[in-house]
Amino acid sequence: MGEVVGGMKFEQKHGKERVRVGRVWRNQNDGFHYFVEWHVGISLFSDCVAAYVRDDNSDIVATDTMKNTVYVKAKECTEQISVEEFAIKLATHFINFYPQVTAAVVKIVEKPWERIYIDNEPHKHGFKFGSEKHTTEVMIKKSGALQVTSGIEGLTLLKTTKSRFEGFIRDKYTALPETQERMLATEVTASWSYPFEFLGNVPSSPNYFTERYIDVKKVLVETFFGSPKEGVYSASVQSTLYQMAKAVLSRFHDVSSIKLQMPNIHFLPVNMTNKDKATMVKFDNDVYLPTDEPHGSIEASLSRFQSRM
Ligand SMILES: O=c1[nH]c(=O)c2[nH]c(=O)[nH]c2[nH]1
Repeated sequence: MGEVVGGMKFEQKHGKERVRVGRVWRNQNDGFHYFVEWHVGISLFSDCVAAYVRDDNSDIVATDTMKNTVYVKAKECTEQISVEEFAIKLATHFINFYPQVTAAVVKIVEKPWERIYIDNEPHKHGFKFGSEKHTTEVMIKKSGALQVTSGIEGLTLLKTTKSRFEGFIRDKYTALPETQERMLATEVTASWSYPFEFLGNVPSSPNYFTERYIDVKKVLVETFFGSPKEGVYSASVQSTLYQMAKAVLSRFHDVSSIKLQMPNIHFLPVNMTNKDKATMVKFDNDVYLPTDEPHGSIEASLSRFQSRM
């Protein structure tokens, strides 16, 4: 998308970040309310070179206009839609409405509002803030070419055993002992892509993306932990990450690729001696010092060779 300006390569885009919108849908039949809060980021690609080099703004869609469009489109959604469908709707609008726009990228983070239960009964209009967030990124080009990804942010997982880390390089800088017993904790960020190349290929079922999000999350979590009684051994964060990515691709044929970022959140063994070198606390896989930083950073992506269906 670069252009030659003054004999040099020039690339540009503009958009609006962190546009916040909340949307309620009220079911008239059963009285249940449905609520989402979306944080939207928009980037438009268009030939706006004149604005940069000739003070000519005539090809600019104002970022304020982009922000307003989020609220107009939210209002138009009279039926509940998934965050992915909303991103597709917005990106499609920018592509179709403005001849100048050659590509639109819409990223949305859905805040984790969950229905509240009182005495196991779902509340009709009460919500509490949960933890992990559902994300999406949609790109549409003027040609109609489409890329959709869904994702998860902030899925924090911990298991208290069945994790080891051995056989790594040992040299004069190495202090970490090999271990066959440790905690494993991480905050999973995942994003996966779908094979739909054009709008017409996107499944029309209204629950398609929401169900896929729930199912992928379930497979990631189950693969991390293993069965409730037995669990599963982890040889490293790397190994567990790969198992999780592989499980998603083998389970869901409509997922073309998945990227996982899994920081290793360290829980350090606590051993303490007093000033006379007498033991106060001897670590026996029981008392830990939780830490935020530094943390290991481990990420990988796994893709099918033929990612398009
Ligand atoms: O699972 C792990 N992977 C690493 O790469 C690593 N490095 C480290 O110090 N501890 C761990 N644990």
